[in-house]
Amino acid sequence: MLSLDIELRRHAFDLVAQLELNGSVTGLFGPSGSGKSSLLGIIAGLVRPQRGRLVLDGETLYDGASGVYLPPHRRRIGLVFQDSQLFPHYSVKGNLLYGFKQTPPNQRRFRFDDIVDLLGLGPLLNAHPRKISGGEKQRVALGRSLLASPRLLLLDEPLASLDQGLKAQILPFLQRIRDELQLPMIYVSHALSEILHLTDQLVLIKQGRIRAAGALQDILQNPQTDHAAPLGLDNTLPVTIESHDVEGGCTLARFRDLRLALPLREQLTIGQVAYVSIQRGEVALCRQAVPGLSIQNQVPGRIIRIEPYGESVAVRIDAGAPLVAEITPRACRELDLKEGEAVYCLIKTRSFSYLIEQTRGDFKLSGA
Ligand SMILES: Nc1ncnc2c1ncn2[C@@H]1O[C@H](COP(=O)(O)OP(=O)(O)OP(=O)(O)O)[C@@H](O)[C@H]1O
Repeated sequence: MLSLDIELRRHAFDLVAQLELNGSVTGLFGPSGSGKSSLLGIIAGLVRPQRGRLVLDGETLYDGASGVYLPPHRRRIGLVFQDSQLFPHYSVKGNLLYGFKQTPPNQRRFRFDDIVDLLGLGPLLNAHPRKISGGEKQRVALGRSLLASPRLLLLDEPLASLDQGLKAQILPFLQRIRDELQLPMIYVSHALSEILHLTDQLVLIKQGRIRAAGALQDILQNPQTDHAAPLGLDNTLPVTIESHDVEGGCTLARFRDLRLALPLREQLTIGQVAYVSIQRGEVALCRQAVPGLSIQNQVPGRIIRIEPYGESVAVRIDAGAPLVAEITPRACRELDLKEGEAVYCLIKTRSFSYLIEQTRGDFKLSGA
């Protein structure tokens, strides 16, 4: 259990955060510059806040009032960055042994061979870091961190420097760490689809403030707050799968009062929650339902707000779920759209993408 209540002040940025995290995987999600790395740095002991308190598993790591400040090497917190930061003059084995040897035997949580097996590092042990791929380097970095026996693992965009193919190769290893080692992790990314492969427990951060914490589904469904828009989660919906129309080539799902036809995914079980998203520009607006149209989703709603959005106009609609359509000012003028008016949202089945997809063990990441 991590309990944090801190204040960090910098010249043009301040971070004020209160958090209670239990011992599972938490995704820390937010736009660039929102303070994600700073928060991890504070937890790891690399960044010292001006005020506050940080307690991990009952041990006080930092307490501004009483002057307690445990240095990073005594916190037993692992940190893996975007670039693996391996020691170039050590072999893979040398890198792995580095943290292992520094940990007293009675504090070691994992056996060397078990971590090598878990991360598939056996064939690489004698290789040098400059001779292995980016994905392999990240696996070694993970192994080195794990072998130092952390009680919490912080992952700061560990896949950001990898291409889609390599990301997909690493994700199953992260899932194995989650499932087999049961090590609490905080996973930072600004790619929600990546986080969702590991957890739906999120902390949303923006401009140095925690905006929401909890299950993504609860965050998106909370009608009292609109966290989706400021965090770029517009049109991200946690839908419940209702049926598969195999002949019709679509999966039918529901979110609150909204019923949707989505691309067919027979592997999704009925009743399961899946996250889907639609780009704003893929939502067309119409005054009436249109008969004889191939577009499967014609969703009635009411316009909540019309606002400028770059060269376009963003129209926010309550359609049983919050939806945003991006249309041209000309279309807005010609339809004579006004706040409070009824409108239909037309969305093609194929315009929906699933935020994570898992097919036959291959992982695909959507762009969200
Ligand atoms: N060492 C530093 N000294 C002063 N300001 C810093 C320092 N490191 C980061 N900042 C500033 O603090 C703010 C938060 O940065 P931080 O790196 O924590 O954000 P982030 O959410 O991790 O961003 P990204 O996703 O781009 O990595 C930014 O405005 C950044 O410019």
